[in-house]
Amino acid sequence: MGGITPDPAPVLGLLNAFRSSQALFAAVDLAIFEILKTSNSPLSLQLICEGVACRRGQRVSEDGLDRLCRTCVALGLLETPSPGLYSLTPLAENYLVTSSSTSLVGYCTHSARVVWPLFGGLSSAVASGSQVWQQIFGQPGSDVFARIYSTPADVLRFLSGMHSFATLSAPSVVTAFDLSFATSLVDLGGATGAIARSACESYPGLHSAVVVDLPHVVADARANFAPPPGGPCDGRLSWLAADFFTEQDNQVDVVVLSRILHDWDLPRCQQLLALSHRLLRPGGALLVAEMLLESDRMGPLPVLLQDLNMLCQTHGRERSAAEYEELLGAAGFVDVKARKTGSYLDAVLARKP
Ligand SMILES: C[S@@+](CC[C@H](N)C(=O)[O-])C[C@H]1O[C@@H](n2cnc3c(N)ncnc32)[C@H](O)[C@@H]1O
Repeated sequence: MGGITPDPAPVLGLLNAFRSSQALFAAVDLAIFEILKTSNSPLSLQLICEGVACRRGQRVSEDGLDRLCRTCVALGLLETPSPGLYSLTPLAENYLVTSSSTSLVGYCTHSARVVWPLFGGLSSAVASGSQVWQQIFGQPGSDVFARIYSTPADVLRFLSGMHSFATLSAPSVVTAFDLSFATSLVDLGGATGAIARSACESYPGLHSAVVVDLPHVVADARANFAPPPGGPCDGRLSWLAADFFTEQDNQVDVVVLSRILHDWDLPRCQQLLALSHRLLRPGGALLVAEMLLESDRMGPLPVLLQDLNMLCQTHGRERSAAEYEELLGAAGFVDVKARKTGSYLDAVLARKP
């Protein structure tokens, strides 16, 4: 632009990128998308304003909402079917309302309340090589999940976030490799059961898929995320409240670790892999679902950004296929294969000899 070389646009774009995220978070927080969804027809600014005021129990500025709604149009989240009226774009209809099966509202809310503040401490996290919960939220302690699950509302918000993201990737993850040999599966730290559910839907021969998670998570998952009765998962999908760092008794064909290894430091990962190995019958398989770094670890950008997210929040990290191969090989697994799924989570499969 203006003959300046190199063009500063990429730097200015990066500098402003957070403004777009915050516009999205504010529109979700003010329930603008929910209000338009409920009305089922385009609404004037004044009616949106009344809807927001009603939900918040206090007046809101029409000028402020006008600015935000016009910005949402420019971001492709709202459209104006006729002058002065707003409606949802297909993007918002699919991903930004809670009633959609592919809703990302929980992930938006978790990002706004937790990830965004933690990223504010990124330079400290980089300098210390460690998470910044205490610095940002004043929460001491070493277990990331004790911090994430501070209140019942926090549990539900985090689970909604995990569920929306896992649901988008689950069909690609469970079909990245042929698991039709399996009749039993355990998903360690499986939260809402998105992956286990997808496995039941993809493999009719899978008789039992057990989701292991912390007691309060299991209670919430059963209450809010269990598939409706009468569906293909009926009698096959269940939850077990347990600490996944303790020994599980029975032997299964497949153990799933989806977005678990990236949360923990190396000794904890080794412990989880040893437990998974013992949980598998000989010939069984471990399915790891994570974002994979390229072999030179220079990309892709979303995985590098997720790695920084792990740095700010956890004691874990993102890895390349070769790094998983080494980690799983050291835990006694063989035939380690990694697949880019083209979705938001990739898959690594390894066999217990
Ligand atoms: C990043 S989430 C991943 C959830 C799910 N696997 C997915 O991919 O959507 C990590 C999960 O590990 C669970 N978790 C953490 N510590 C645990 C423990 N000690 N025992 C069992 N589950 C645990 C959390 O409650 C959470 O559901």
